[in-house]
Amino acid sequence: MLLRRHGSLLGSSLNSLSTRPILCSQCHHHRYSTGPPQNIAVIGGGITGLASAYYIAKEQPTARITVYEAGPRLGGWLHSSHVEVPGGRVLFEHGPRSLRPGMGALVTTTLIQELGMIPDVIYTDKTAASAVNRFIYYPDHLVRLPHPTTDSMLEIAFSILREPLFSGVIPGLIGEAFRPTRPESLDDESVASFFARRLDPRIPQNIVSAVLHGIYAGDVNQLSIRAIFPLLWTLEKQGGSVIGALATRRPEDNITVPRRDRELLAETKKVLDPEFMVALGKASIFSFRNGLQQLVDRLAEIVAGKKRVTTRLDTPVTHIELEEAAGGDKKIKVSTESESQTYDMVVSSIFSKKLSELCTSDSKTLLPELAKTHAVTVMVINLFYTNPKLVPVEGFGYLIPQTIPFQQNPERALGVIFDSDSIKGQDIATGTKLTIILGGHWWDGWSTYPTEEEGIAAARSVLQRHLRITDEPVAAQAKLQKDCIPQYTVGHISRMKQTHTRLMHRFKGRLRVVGNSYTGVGVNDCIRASRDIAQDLDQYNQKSGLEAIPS
Ligand SMILES: C=Cc1c2[nH]c(c1C)Cc1[nH]c(c(CCC(=O)O)c1C)Cc1[nH]c(c(C)c1CCC(=O)O)Cc1[nH]c(c(C)c1C=C)C2
Repeated sequence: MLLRRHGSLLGSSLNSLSTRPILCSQCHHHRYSTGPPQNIAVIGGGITGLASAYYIAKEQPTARITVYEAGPRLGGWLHSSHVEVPGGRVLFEHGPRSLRPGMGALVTTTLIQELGMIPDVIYTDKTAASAVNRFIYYPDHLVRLPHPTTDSMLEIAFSILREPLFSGVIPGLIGEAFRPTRPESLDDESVASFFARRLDPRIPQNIVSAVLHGIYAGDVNQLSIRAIFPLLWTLEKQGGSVIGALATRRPEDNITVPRRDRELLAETKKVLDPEFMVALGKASIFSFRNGLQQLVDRLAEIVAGKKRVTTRLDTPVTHIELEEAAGGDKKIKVSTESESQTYDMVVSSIFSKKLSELCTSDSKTLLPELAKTHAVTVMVINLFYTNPKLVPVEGFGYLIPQTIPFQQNPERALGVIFDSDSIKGQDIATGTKLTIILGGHWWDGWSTYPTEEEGIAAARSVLQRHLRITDEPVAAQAKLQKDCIPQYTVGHISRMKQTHTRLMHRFKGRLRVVGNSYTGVGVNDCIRASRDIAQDLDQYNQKSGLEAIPS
């Protein structure tokens, strides 16, 4: 998980118990002073919206839930399709393609078990070539990143000394403990600025920018250190330097695993199937036989099977507003093009900027900080070749740093994934499957993007320049994913804190936010946030979905 959230599961359930129960005069049942919401709208039918509906239905079995999806299909960015090729068929992923096990996936793996999907999970072993061979293209060739468990110290040192990609790493690390401490007034800064200040300016522009391309498709000069590497930010504050803080920490501090995660780990261990846990422990990544879309398809099936849940496709929400009825009762009105409905609570899982456009009064947004969120657009190009030995190296794929000059990367590729090496067991055909991802922050401010044909041609030209691949693919697809990855740019944390306050004041806790715009862009982050949002639904004056943003 990228953005650590505080507070504990135990803590939140104790909080809900501390709300004093009152006796309902009609039914003589105890209920909380405001009562849990019974009529709930979930905006967005992607993984976050579906998982939120699932967890809310579990927590509040008597509540009626309506899921609004603007488009014709459920699943959002999780989108897999089968393509016929000579000798069989292959699976193309048009968005995220695998999940990482471990602490960040505790809720996801429990969900997979609850959905009865363990038999469909496919694993890539930690010792597989794709797990140990990760590459960065710099300056004109693939550089393998040292792997701490398979490479000797000598091999690591040799690679760091030989490859220009690692320029600045050794002097940077030696000097880190002696760099000036952070000025008190500095509230946040870019990832590039932090690494340049603490280590060496070449490190963020080369290695770190490549890594951030693989996660955010974003610009190292704009992404926030506080939001993306909160641990480094905190360690620097605690110890004056990151290395100083690491050197002086006590084992009992357990700084890398927050208490909340330790509690979740203990809970998960109690419920997770032991064989599944062992398989996950050996895996570097996992997916499903029919791709990640299988997860949303199953969730949608389970949610659709619940009598109290309604899913409305092709129904974009046009406006959301708080209604204060006489007697202080609060409802929240959700309007579409054809009608309005009132709810006790709305959970929004859509892109935060879009939400800010829906929450207006007198044509002005009530959530101005969310209006500032930017998201990047990428094009995902899937290619399949009949030649199984097409790529000169075996591995996960490679990432391209920001420093690669335009002549070396005029297509603005961010990276290439060697799918047939990384995940096995999804295709019934022999050959090589590759994914090329273009755009991201390089396309910021563009109003038009390449067509699918242009995208495929650009991807092939990247492969020809970088890997000398000239074969003709037997299957090729390109999908433009518009505004798919929200960017946690400098100031993200403080914008989220202000938004929390606004949700409390303007929406009295009746509008909650969840999804990749807020507390982590990964699928695992979104599933965990969906589970969290379903807890303490009756705590109207405390919860927004953002209360756990780190301070
Ligand atoms: C469509 C392109 C995407 C790029 N990043 C993401 C998407 C959907 C989101 C993303 N990718 C990764 C993470 C980290 C956390 C996680 O859930 O695993 C996130 C939020 C890591 C990652 N990046 C790539 C893969 C195959 C993975 C997952 C597994 C792993 O770490 O091994 C490849 C990749 N993604 C993007 C690019 C440019 C790229 C290139 C090699 C952008």
